[in-house]
Amino acid sequence: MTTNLQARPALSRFSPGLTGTVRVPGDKSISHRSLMFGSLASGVTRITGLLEGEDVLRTAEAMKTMGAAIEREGGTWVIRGTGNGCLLEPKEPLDFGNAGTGARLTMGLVGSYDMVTRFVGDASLSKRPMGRVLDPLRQMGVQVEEAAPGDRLPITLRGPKHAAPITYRVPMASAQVKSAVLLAGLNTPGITTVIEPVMTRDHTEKMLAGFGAEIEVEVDAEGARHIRLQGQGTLKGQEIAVPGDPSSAAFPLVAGLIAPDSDITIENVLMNPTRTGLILTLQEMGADIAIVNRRLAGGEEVADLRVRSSRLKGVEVPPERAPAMIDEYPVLAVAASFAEGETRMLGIEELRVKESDRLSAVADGLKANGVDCTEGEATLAVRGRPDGKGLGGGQVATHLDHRIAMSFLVLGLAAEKPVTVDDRSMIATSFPEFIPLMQRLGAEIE
Ligand SMILES: O=C(O)C1=C[C@@H](OP(=O)(O)O)[C@@H](O)[C@H](O)C1
Ligand SMILES: C=C(OP(=O)(O)O)C(=O)O
Repeated sequence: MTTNLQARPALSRFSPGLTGTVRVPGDKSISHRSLMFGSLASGVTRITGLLEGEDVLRTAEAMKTMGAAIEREGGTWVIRGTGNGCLLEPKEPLDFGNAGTGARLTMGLVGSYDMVTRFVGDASLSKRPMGRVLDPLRQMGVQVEEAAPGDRLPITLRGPKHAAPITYRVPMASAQVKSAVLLAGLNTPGITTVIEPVMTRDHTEKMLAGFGAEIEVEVDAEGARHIRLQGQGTLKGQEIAVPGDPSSAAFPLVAGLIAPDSDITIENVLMNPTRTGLILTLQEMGADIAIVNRRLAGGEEVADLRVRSSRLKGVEVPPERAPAMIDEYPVLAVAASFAEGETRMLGIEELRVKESDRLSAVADGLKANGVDCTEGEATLAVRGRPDGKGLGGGQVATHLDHRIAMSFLVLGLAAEKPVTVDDRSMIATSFPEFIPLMQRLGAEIE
């Protein structure tokens, strides 16, 4: 399957008057989980709206290697699951490419099985810390047979001699860590408990309940969530309609706000409150975003977003909002580049361990394009230019990071001078149709 993603630059230019109605691809977090849970479950799972990006396709390949039958029939992905507790030992390493979510959740998923599994990934994924997942897995008895220094890929796991459920307090705000522990709990006898002091995206909890797992969530007096999962239960195949990804919608959304005279609509966007921090922040900045046609689809709220060019003003984004918009800070920084005054983003240290060190990648890209900004250890301050005068003209290093590539192509749509990114290829990991979709709205990207 593995597509060779050849590095290729791209350039965007000032593009006033973006118009039209678009749909972004399915949510990446829900897509990964749909494939994983469908592959574990007994019976058939049918998925529509699955994100067919590289990251998610890697998860499909991994699940196939471990025994699930996964086929695309028309627009529907059909999975015949392995049945409960019946994953097969993969004969070859699982290659997760650029995908942190795929790699970390699958480490949890396979960790408690009596088999050996090797994980590999691309140069970006191989730099990312995996100890945050290996630490709780070790506590559950999982044997780490191979890991590069600092608990990095390649990593080989062997199932526990004695599997033991744990109670684990997640030390950083991370849905991936929470999910990895819960997924390891699926095949562990007894009750696995994850304590989450700060709420992160709750797709694992919601979807596991939908697949029939015994899972409950209780919030304590301090506001921490205690998630308890009964191990070795049964999951049953489901019908899933994946809503549009708010993290992908973020790019046309910000483009519609900063490119003058624009009026666009983005349909069917997931509105789960653990994912809508960017919309809230942009509204505080004065963005004209009408959230219309709110409805329920497959247990999640979705809506259409009508977006019109807006005069933005700088705001302070509080640290507690970070989990609800963690992947959206790069494109928020782009919006802030066209806002009056200063936007201060606080408590964003997790950005340093994404596909790239996003804090420094964003700051470097902004500076290369004439934007005045200050990078702190866990903060970013951006001082905008509402008329876009003097902005652009730079070349941006994307460091194998799809969100850096898309964010800076959006910057070029409102800047005075064109913006070049050194590599568009990674956009295929999460939003393969990004460039044609933006072109349909009137964006000049080549
Ligand atoms: O659980 C998930 O699907 C994700 C969790 C987040 O990562 P962290 O858990 O590392 O914050 C996010 O950045 C990633 O794109 C998807
Ligand atoms: C951080 C991201 O993904 P992952 O951790 O799955 O690589 C992202 O998509 O922005």
